Amino acid sequence: MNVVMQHCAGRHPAASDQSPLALQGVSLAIEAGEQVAVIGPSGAGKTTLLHVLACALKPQAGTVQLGGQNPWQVPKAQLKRLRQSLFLAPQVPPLPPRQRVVTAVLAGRVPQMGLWQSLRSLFYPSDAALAQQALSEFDLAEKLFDRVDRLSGGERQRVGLARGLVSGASLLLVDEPLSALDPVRAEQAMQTLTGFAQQSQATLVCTLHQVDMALKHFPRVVGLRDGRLVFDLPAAAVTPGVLTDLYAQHLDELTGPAPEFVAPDAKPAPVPMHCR
Ligand SMILES: Nc1ncnc2c1ncn2[C@@H]1O[C@H](COP(=O)(O)OP(=O)(O)OP(=O)(O)O)[C@@H](O)[C@H]1O
Repeated sequence: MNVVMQHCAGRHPAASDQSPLALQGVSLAIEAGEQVAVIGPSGAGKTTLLHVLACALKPQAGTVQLGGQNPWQVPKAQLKRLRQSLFLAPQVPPLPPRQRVVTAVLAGRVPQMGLWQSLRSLFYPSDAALAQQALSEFDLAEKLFDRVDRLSGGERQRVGLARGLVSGASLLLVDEPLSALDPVRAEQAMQTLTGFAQQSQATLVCTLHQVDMALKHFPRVVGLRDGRLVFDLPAAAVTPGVLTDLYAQHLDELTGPAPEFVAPDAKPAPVPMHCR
């Protein structure tokens, strides 16, 4: 699915109407099947950008087109169909505590199911083999029937990513997928996500704090700061000077360790979610 944003402005999904805009005049065109990393300092607007692309947040100004359709101008039924072809993996996946991993992974397919089938799948997971296959890509196959509240933060994050592999989506939007992963798991997760997107010809947009991973795994890198697009370059053209400009006043983020993972029990403010 291709993506066109034109002069988009928007607030963070949890922000009040009086808050400053988190995105300001962002224009971006992404071809179907492209893989793009979005980098930038904390608060740059990366998450807000993904929510606009996920049709979870209506832009305050400007337009967004997904697969040639403006999600905010089509009839509700068409918007629902459009959302069925999107997958948003938040940094902290919304996993109900007592749920089994198998059910949590297969929830990635729920938007494609009818009401009865999706309710039934909560109690009788219908395709455990598919979930196991997706989990095995993240070294988690043995956790298939564990409860999600007995997993570590990094394991929960990988369960959230495994959902994307069963989603059948043609636009994968992934928010800081490596924030709770050790370097080996992070490398594995990046290879799996980019390999899967390529194989399924899905478009992949991924926000990252790990600049080295963005440059290594993505052919195209977009830099955001203070809600504005600072650059949109092939990875090979992202020089140390370009990065220093992007992270001006935030150089610790470029040189220091990745920001700390926010534990799910820290209970961030609820954000309305319209997709997985
Ligand atoms: N929960 C919130 N309530 C109100 N405003 C918020 C909230 N979270 C973020 N914002 C505002 O939205 C702006 C953009 O935040 P966003 O999360 O999109 O940036 P980000 O680049 O993803 O940051 P990070 O890398 O720290 O996750 C922030 O600068 C902040 O002003």
